[in-house]
Amino acid sequence: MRIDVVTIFPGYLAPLREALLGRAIEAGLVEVAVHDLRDWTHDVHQAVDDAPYGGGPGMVMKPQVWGEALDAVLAADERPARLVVPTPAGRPFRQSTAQAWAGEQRLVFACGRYEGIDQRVVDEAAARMPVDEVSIGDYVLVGGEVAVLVMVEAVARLLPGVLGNPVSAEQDSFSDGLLEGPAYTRPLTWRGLSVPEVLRSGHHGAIARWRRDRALERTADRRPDLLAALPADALDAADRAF
Ligand SMILES: Nc1cc(-c2ccc3cc[nH]c3c2)n[nH]1
Repeated sequence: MRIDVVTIFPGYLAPLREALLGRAIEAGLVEVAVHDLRDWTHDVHQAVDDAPYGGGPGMVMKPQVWGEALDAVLAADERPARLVVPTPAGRPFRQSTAQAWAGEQRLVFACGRYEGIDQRVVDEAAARMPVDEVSIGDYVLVGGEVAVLVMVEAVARLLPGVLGNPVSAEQDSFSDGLLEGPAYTRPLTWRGLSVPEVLRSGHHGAIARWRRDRALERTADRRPDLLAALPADALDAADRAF
């Protein structure tokens, strides 16, 4: 997969080169290119924004600059791409979104700032490629860069070879519709708190049952909406007894 990010703050995307994802890039498991939107300005001030039609606070990002930038970035590789535009007004980005995007050959992320990007940029792009306007949560950031860091990490970890232990991608929170339960490691007792007995019993069936019960308990407590959204056959009799 190739990932391109267009932003006026390229430095914000530096964390993509760190740790697990950085190693995946070095290993060639994923390609990441970050582009400075101002490279496609032609005026001395490198203007990327202008006042909004209809008035109102703040500024809107200019369509001409974005159009030239996306044309150039898309032309740099022949692989078909999906354009992703983070926005508080977007459809929710979920684990299922990350799983769907993990199958793409190419993702191009457009990071807005100010009050966002002129809508015609999205509308014009949507005539020639798939475009997703997505939100990573119901809170307002100052720009799209942090949202892109979140989404790139969520997608890249699903790519073959990126995670040392690929099974964990399937046992993620949300992959079975439930939150993950609590996890423990050594020491057996820490500050007077001990690890639940069942986890040291060696009885794999009892351990699996305990973990499922803790996941159900946590999901019911913290995210009853996820429980309500589970398909009818997702809970077996033992789950229901819990
Ligand atoms: N989920 C979420 C996305 C954003 C976001 C995304 C892009 C821009 C551009 C200017 N402000 C922005 C905020 N906030 N919260």
